[in-house]
Amino acid sequence: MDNVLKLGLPAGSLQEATADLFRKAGYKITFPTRSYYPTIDDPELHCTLIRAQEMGRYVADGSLDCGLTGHDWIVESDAHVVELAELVFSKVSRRPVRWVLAVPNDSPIQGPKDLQGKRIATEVVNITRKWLAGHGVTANVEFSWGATEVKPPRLADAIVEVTETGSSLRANNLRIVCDLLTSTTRFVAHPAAAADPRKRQKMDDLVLMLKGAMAAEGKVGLMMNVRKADLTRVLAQLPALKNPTIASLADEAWVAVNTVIDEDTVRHIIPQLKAAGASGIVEYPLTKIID
Ligand SMILES: Nc1ncnc2c1ncn2[C@@H]1O[C@H](COP(=O)(O)OP(=O)(O)OP(=O)(O)O)[C@@H](O)[C@H]1O
Ligand SMILES: O=P(O)(O)OC[C@H]1O[C@H](OP(=O)(O)OP(=O)(O)O)[C@H](O)[C@@H]1O
Ligand SMILES: [Mg+2]
Repeated sequence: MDNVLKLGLPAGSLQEATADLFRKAGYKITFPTRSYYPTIDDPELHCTLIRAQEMGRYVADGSLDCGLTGHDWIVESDAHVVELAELVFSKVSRRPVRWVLAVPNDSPIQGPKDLQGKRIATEVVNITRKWLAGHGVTANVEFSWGATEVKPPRLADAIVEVTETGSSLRANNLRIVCDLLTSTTRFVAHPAAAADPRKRQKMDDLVLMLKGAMAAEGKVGLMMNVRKADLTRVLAQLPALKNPTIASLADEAWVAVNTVIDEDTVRHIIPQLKAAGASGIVEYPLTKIID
């Protein structure tokens, strides 16, 4: 058991996106029905599903060596963990989530100062209280178990709630007054585990593969053959900042060009490359990009 890394995976909103990312990173991960111990095809990893809210606590006390959770819950629980990586993914997108103060569309509340003496419902009581104190405002912050958007105006004057696409706020006729915190997913470790060379190596390798899989999303590889005489014209079609690999071919008049580009630019760039003299153009999918 000594060479096994205890890894916490977030149950709830981040679960599917996390599993998807691990699969892209090359792990076979499955979630047996009703079990909180996902199986993974790496004997050096032991996975446990833990609520994102509690991940920081169990990583901080060493029950888990490491885990993935939102920055928001690390802040809210004031967990003493070592952050090894930021992984920018949420439930449905590759964007951060925002914790916002929201009120009914017709509410007179326009800013923090208007919250004096008001009732605010939220799952992140500590973050909200600290933010109010920073604005010198005293309000009644009430813990909410979820479905928080239903509370204004009858059960609360305002809420502090997480939003990704904005559809939950819109569906409940709420408008954003201001932002309190932006949050992304983090890979966090117990301080002693992060300082243990063998565990640290395992975690660093895991992070490398997760990041490599994310970096490859939306990218494709392009290779082509180009007559040396056409090389400048062809390279001018490729996006700046990209450094294509140029390799010599048996026929000295020609070179092979290999590069990585955004998938959504391919349909514009390939015709331009062809017009500039490239031939034998091959587009291929990428699964990892490691810098
Ligand atoms: N669209 C999203 N909605 C809510 N949380 C999200 C979303 N995208 C990412 N997250 C992150 O997921 C974590 C919250 O997940 P968690 O499972 O603990 O709560 P939950 O999904 O609200 O659970 P429940 O379904 O029981 O309400 C937070 O770190 C949050 O930032
Ligand atoms: O901006 P959106 O894309 O709509 O996402 C944000 C919503 O998703 C989460 O709800 P969840 O499913 O966790 O329900 P809950 O409110 O009961 O926690 C969160 O609490 C918001 O309600
Ligand atoms: Mg929720």
